[in-house]
Amino acid sequence: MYQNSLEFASQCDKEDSLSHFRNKFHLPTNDAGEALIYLCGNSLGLQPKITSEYIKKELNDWANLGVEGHTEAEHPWLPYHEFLTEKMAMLVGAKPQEVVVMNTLTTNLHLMMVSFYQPTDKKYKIVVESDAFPSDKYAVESQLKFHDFDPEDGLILWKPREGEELCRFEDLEQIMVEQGDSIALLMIGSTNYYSGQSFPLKRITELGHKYNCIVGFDLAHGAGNIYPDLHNTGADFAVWCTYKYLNSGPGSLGACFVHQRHAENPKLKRFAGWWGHNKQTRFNMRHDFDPLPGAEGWQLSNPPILSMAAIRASLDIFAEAGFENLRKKSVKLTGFLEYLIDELKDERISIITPRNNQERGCQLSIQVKSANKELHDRLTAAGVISDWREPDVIRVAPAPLYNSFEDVFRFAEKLKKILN
Ligand SMILES: Cc1ncc(COP(=O)(O)O)c(C=O)c1O
Ligand SMILES: Nc1ccccc1C(=O)C[C@H](N)C(=O)O
Repeated sequence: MYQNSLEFASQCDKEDSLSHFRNKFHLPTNDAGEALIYLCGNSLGLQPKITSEYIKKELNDWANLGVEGHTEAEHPWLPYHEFLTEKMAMLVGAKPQEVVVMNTLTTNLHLMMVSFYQPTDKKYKIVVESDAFPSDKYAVESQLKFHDFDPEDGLILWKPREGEELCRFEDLEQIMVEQGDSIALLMIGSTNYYSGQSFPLKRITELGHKYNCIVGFDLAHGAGNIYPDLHNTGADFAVWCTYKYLNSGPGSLGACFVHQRHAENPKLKRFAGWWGHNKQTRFNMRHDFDPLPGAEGWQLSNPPILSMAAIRASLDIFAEAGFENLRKKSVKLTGFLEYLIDELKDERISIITPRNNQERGCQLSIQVKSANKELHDRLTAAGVISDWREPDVIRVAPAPLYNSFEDVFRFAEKLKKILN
C-alpha cells in the first residue's frame, strides 16, 4: 500500500481531506524561516493560530469589564469551564456530566485517589504499569505512604516479560489471580509515554472490577490521540492533560472523568472547594458544602480563564476536523512512518511500539541499539524536533492535525542519512 518516495508522500498529502488543518497552526521554523519537522506533539502540541484571538478576547473583556466579566463577558467566566465540557467529553467518549476541565494532571490524580483509593488493612495494593510516567509513580507511592503502607509491599508493577518491551494483558490477569484480594486500585496509563503501547481499557476495567478494585486511567498520551471510549469502558475515573495532543499550551489545565455511577454518591470522600459547590448557592457563602453532581463536584478553585480560552480554541478545531477523521488519518500516517522505518532495514533499529493499530496511537518509539543522545542531537541539528528517552529510544509522534506525509518521509530520510 505504501511506497518509499517523496512523490508518494506528496500524493497522500494531496488526497488528505484534512491537509488544510496544518495551516491553522504555527509551525516552528529554523533560522532561515523554514518549517522544522515537528514530531513532538506527544510532549507539547503546536499552537493553533486562533488561540491568541481566543485569549485576547478574554484579555479585552477583562480590560473593559473588570469584575463584571464574570457575568457580562461574551463567554462569561463564571460558567466558562462549561463551554469546554461537551467537546472534551466527545473526544474521550464520556457523557458531559462525567467530565470537567480543572487543575493539572497530577493534581487531579491525587484528588481522584483521595476519593477512590480507600484502602483497608486487607485490600490496599495499587497496580501500575512498570514504566509508568514518573509523576504517576510518585503520586501512587505517596498515596500509599499517606495511608501508612510501604510502597515496597503495596505497589505492584505490571511488567513486560524478560527480554520484552510491552506489557501483556495475561500477565495482569495473573497478578489479579495471585493478589487480587489485596489490590484496591488499578491505575494504568491508557497509552504508555515510553513504549507508545495503548492498553485495552475495557478489558482492564472488567478485570479490575471482577476483583472489586477501582480502575483509573491516565490519558495524558491518549486524549486527542486514541479514542478511549471512557464511559463504555466502565472505568471509575480518568485524568489527562491538554498540552500534548490537545494543543492547549505549556502547563495548560488538565481534565478529569468520573463515571456516571459515582455522580451522586454521598459516601464518597473528597477534598472540597467552593467551585465544586452547588452553583445556585455558591455565592450565598454561608452554606454547608453541597457538591455538584458529577465530575464538576470535584472542582476546587475558580479556574484560570486564559488557559481555558486556549483549550476552547483547540477543542473548536478538533470539533471542526472530527475525531474519527483524525484517527483515520493518524493510522495511515503512523503506518507510513512504520513502513519507512522498516524500509531502512537497519539492524540497529527496532520499533518497540506495538505493530497493531488497536494497541497504539500515533507515536512510534524507535529503539536504536548502542546509540546515545548524540543521535538525537544530530536529528535536531538536521531540523527534526523529536524526543529522546533514556537509554536508547527516539520517540516520534506525527499528529494528524498538523503533520503531513511529507514530514514523515523527510524524517525517515534524515534518520537514514544520520545512521549511515
Ligand atoms: C503519563 C503522564 N502522566 C503525568 C504527566 C505529568 O503531568 P502534569 O505535569 O500535568 O501533572 C505526564 C506529562 O507531563 C505524562 O505524560
Ligand atoms: N510537560 C513537560 C514539561 C517539560 C518537559 C516535558 C514535559 C512533558 O510533558 C513530557 C511528557 N509528559 C512525556 O511524555 O515525556
